[in-house]
Amino acid sequence: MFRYSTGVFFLLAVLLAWTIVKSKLKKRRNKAKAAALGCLPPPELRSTNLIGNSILRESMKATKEDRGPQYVVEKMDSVSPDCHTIKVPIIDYEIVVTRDPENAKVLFSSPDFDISHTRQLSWMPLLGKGIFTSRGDTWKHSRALLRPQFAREMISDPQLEEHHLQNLWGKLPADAATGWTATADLAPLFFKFTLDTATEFIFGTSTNSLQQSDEKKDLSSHFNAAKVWIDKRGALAKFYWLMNSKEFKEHCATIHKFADGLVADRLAHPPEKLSADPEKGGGRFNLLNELAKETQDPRELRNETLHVLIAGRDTTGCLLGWVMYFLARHPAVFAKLRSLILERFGEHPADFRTLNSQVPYLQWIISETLRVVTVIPLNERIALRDTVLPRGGGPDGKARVFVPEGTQVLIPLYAMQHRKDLWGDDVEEFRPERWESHRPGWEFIPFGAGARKCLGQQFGRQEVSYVISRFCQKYDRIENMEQGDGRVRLHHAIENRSGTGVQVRLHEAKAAS
Ligand code: HEM
Repeated sequence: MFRYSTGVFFLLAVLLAWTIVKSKLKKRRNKAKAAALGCLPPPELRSTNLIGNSILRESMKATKEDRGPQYVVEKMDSVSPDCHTIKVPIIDYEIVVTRDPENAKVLFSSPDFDISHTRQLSWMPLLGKGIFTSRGDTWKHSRALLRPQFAREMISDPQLEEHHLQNLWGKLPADAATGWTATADLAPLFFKFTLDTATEFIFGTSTNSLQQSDEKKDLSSHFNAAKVWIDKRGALAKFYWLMNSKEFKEHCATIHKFADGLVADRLAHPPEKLSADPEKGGGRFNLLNELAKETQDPRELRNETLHVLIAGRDTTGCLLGWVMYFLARHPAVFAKLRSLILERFGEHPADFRTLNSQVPYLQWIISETLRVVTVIPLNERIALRDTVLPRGGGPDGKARVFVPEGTQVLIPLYAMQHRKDLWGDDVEEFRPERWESHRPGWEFIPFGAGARKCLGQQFGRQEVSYVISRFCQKYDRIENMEQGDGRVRLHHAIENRSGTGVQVRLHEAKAAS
């Protein structure tokens, strides 16, 4: 017994010594390579505790308190408001955080960077292999499969939007005498709305969650819960595997069952044999039909459709909620937008495809919303090989920064979009008019950039524009009904949603006031 435990102790001691030596050698090698490449290190944000995880813990606490993106700004500003790139050692690894558009350009354009394993492995149990979780040739295959579908005009379907919008409005009855709805939280309604439109667009069959009364059986509740787990896995980075509960697996299984059923049905009824009658869904575009013409692999069909569902549903629902959140707090902006919509279209639904170009003010509002709250507040990449970032090193931050292979680089979009030097002194203000003259470059990439740029950008913007224009036609006033301190709470669930929801009451335009 004594000999066995001594042996184990000896082995552990050797392992520890080897790890320390290896890490020291790696550091020395990296230092030499950095110097040879003319790089200087960026400022370092060190943990204050022995394990070296205090920054990670602080950031998780801030996320829990709905102020994760603001925490990143505070931390970088604490080094210096002019410091835009930092190194953060965490336990036994280091990450780089940069809010510098010049660095973002390289991170999203250079073949030296791609998405990290952390992202791949955090998402894998829910999504499997597909466009969002793959790199290299596997990703290229997914992108080639999906991309042509987004180039089609027919994916924008006003009839589909209108149908589900009527269901949403059915949840907001107005008082016949006053024309006011009761106070309602629009956020969950928008998430259901986008689930219903997205499932119809993707699978040809809608979940119709706006018409269901049992919240627990609702697919959206499984999505929401699964994403909370994924978010926690992502935050733990290389320790993602610690978050793998039975509950998480059950949510994933329910979602898979939903998609598998639709895929099996589609494979049993190939697209050519479907009815051409749009009433039966046969003549309408749906993604699954199109993909099933390219592949009959049920797993691939399930994965790619779920990837698009995840990528498009919550982001668009979230953006819709935030636009209404700001319109309710800025009555003059709402009044201006409403008059422009009525002037252009009267009470008729706008043409989906031209709405964006016909009412630029609506686009400014959407861009300003994306800037102020950043639907996706944080993006990331990993160095596939030893490489450099163009800026952030040295005392003035102008030197190149050496990024060793395997280093994860975080790009906090919120922090980049809240830099006074890039956006002006009124950076914290919601002011759509700034977009009249602001021509965005790499400091504004809410849909990502480079090879992996969002496939649904146009689609998402169109859907949001259409719904907001229809709200402007139906209602002449939106009142903010939120109680409390009025702080913008950025609730992180991969995307940023309002932590207090979107509490409003609406006044129907046709009613007497
Ligand atoms: C308003 C809403 C949206 C926002 C803010 C948004 C944002 C983003 C961002 C930031 C990325 C890049 C991720 C990265 O760099 O790693 C991305 C990728 C993607 N988005 Fe969106 N998105 C939105 C709507 C949509 C919609 C409506 C769809 C589809 C219906 C969609 C489909 C995708 C897909 C498939 C990718 C993966 C591209 C790839 O990795 O090659 N997105 N989106």
